[in-house]
Amino acid sequence: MSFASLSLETKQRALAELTGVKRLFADRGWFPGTSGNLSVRVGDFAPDDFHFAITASGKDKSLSTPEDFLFVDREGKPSETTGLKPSAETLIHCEIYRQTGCGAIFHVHTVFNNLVSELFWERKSIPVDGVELIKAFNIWDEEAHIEIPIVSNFAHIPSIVPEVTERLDKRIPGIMLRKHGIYAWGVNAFEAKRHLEAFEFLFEYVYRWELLHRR
Ligand SMILES: CSC[C@@H](O)[C@@H](O)C(=O)COP(=O)(O)O
Ligand SMILES: [Zn+2]
Repeated sequence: MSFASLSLETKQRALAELTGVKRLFADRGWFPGTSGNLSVRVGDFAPDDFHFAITASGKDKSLSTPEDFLFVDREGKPSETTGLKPSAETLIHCEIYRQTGCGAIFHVHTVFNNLVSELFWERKSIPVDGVELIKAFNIWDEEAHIEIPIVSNFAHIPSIVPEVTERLDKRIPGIMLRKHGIYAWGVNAFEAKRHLEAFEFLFEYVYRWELLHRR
């Protein structure tokens, strides 16, 4: 599937979805200090050939400009000539698409996701027990127990990728970078948003639960 063979409508739909999600998350304060990045895949998925729209690096994500997004290929290289730089964390998106075949990936830094990533760093995963919102991940077991994987946060992004490969759990649509933030994904933007919102609810719940019960 070449990028040129994708219809203009397909590309514009992806950009419109990203624009809407970016505005909504910005209004929630989910992009402090230019942090965070968002992507939506375009066209069919093949593990060795796909393209996605992603936020340009270092932008103020509370603003809307014609230079907010660009398209990249499965290696994170721009799909067409552009002066824009893709997110510094594009390789993590590439790996998640490759591993899961998902349709959208959203990454945010919040105080609660940073706190729980450090609280449970030695365990290498964040445990959540029997909270109703686990169902947002399509896990319907009574009193379900889940563990959200945490991986190292290296300044050199390619060094993070092998840990993502190793720790990604197909049942859990998210992975945490230590003292950095959560990556959440879904089959499309609607599902990725639902998953991200559920993760953030659960992180706040876990943090407050620990605060009440730890001595
Ligand atoms: C400015 S702090 C955040 C960055 O270091 C990074 O973690 C991030 O999420 C945003 O990077 P970006 O290159 O804009 O996608
Ligand atoms: Zn980040």
